[in-house]
Amino acid sequence: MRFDANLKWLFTELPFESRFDAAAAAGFEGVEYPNPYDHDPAVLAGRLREAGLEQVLINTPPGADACRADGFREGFAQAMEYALALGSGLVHVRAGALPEGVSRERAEARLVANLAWAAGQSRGSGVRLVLEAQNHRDSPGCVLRTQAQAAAVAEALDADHVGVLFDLYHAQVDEGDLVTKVRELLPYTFHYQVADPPGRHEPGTGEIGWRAVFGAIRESGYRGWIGCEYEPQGRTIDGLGWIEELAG
Ligand SMILES: O=C(O)C(=O)[C@H](O)CO
Ligand SMILES: [Mg+2]
Repeated sequence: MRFDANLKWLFTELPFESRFDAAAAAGFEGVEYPNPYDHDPAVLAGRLREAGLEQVLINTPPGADACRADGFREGFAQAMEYALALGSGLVHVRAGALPEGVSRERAEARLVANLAWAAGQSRGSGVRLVLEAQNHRDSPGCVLRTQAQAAAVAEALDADHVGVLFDLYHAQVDEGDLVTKVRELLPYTFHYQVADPPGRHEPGTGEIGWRAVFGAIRESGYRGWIGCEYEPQGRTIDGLGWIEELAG
């Protein structure tokens, strides 16, 4: 299994631009971070190249949520520019939270319409789009609430480059039954993220049965990346033993 380092969450002992070398030195071959937009893409591409890292995932910019009527298209265009400049194979298209005064049905319809447009814009680019359901506690009002809903939206778009970012932390907080969901969602899953509830720290620090979950992922034949999106309990490097212990 291939784990990548989320540089928003890992190696925060260091300034952002130094986290690339730290991730590579710790043995990671890929990185993800949600928000590259405060940085020059050429500088980030240089950091990736020098550290020998692959850019795995970025998000659409904050505020450019797919459930909103305004701002989505400009934000998505910027995300595509960065994805192509960084060689990011995945863009997480943020669904966003239900806007005030807008019904759930209306927000879901906008989400699908915006995604259909984004799927058309990115078709043939080599960049794949992913949708992430987030739990009610960390992301109140998130329009995508369950893994099944995210998969149903991806399926309705009928575009083979749109799939699901299955965040096992969010899924455990609101849903559980992870092994079954790993098996059921396999055709839609383009990316995983890991953290252990309730603390959102390293796998093995909380309530998830990681040996069973990683076993199911391995047996499924999944070949993509698994993003480490957790808050280390101590120094990042001191907390990486779980990879060998639980997933090795
Ligand atoms: O909150 C999460 O789990 C995410 O993956 C978001 O994309 C973070 O930006
Ligand atoms: Mg996540």
